[in-house]
Amino acid sequence: MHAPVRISVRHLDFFYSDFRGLKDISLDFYDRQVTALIGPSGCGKSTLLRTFNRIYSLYPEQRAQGEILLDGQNILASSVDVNELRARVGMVFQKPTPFPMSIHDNIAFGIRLYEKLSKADLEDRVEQALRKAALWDEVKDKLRQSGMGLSGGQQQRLCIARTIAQRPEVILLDEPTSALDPISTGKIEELIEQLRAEFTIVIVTHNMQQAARISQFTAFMYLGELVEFGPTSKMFMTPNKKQTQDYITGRFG
Ligand SMILES: Nc1ncnc2c1ncn2[C@@H]1O[C@H](COP(=O)(O)OP(=O)(O)OP(=O)(O)O)[C@@H](O)[C@H]1O
Repeated sequence: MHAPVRISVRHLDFFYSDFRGLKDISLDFYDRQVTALIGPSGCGKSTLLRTFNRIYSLYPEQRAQGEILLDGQNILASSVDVNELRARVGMVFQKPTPFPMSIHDNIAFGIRLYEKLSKADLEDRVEQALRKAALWDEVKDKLRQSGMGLSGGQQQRLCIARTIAQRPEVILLDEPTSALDPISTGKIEELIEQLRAEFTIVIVTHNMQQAARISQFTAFMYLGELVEFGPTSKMFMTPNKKQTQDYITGRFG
């Protein structure tokens, strides 16, 4: 039995001017599950991820066509408020991107944009977000220091805390550990496993072991197309397509 569907992608095409970066993608993402997007460089993983919060719409030559239903609502519709959408669908990038402000304000900034909380509630929300991102114990005594002074791994957990603080439904992670050492990577992987209790997670990764360790579902893409999608254990043990098998075993191109 699958969890309920949170995001349903239907016949999605994506264009960079005339170049078709995604070709007729249809795929479901399940509630409170981690789905890994894998495939060789340039296959469209990041392009697909970037459609879920419409971040591409910052670039006028980029456009998506088809449907992406989030809880049944088509988020590609022009009536959708993209700021609201980006609060519901948070994103963490490959390189940690803390704001040049204190650890505390990195979290509080986004909350203040959307909500008017009392000081006590705001402080509580900041603490909860840092706890959920497994960072609180390391920073609780230096909340007023700059977020830029943290290690790379801590900065990435700060960015995850910043995302969580907005109370999104979905968290998008674009190669979140590729700039980190193995210990920081392990911490982020543990954290992703914990966050799954509360959030639907989509992660782009080049690391096959990582996909196998942390995801429940895997989508394998190639040249802008979805080749195969299924439970991660099945995709890694007995994939249906030879292309998937070759990629997973490192024999691909
Ligand atoms: N800004 C852009 N303008 C034009 N083409 C782009 C742009 N960004 C990506 N593309 C093209 O779209 C295709 C998919 O790129 P995308 O970044 O989604 O791949 P990816 O699978 O995430 O790759 P990687 O693993 O290397 O990050 C590629 O052919 C890429 O060259």
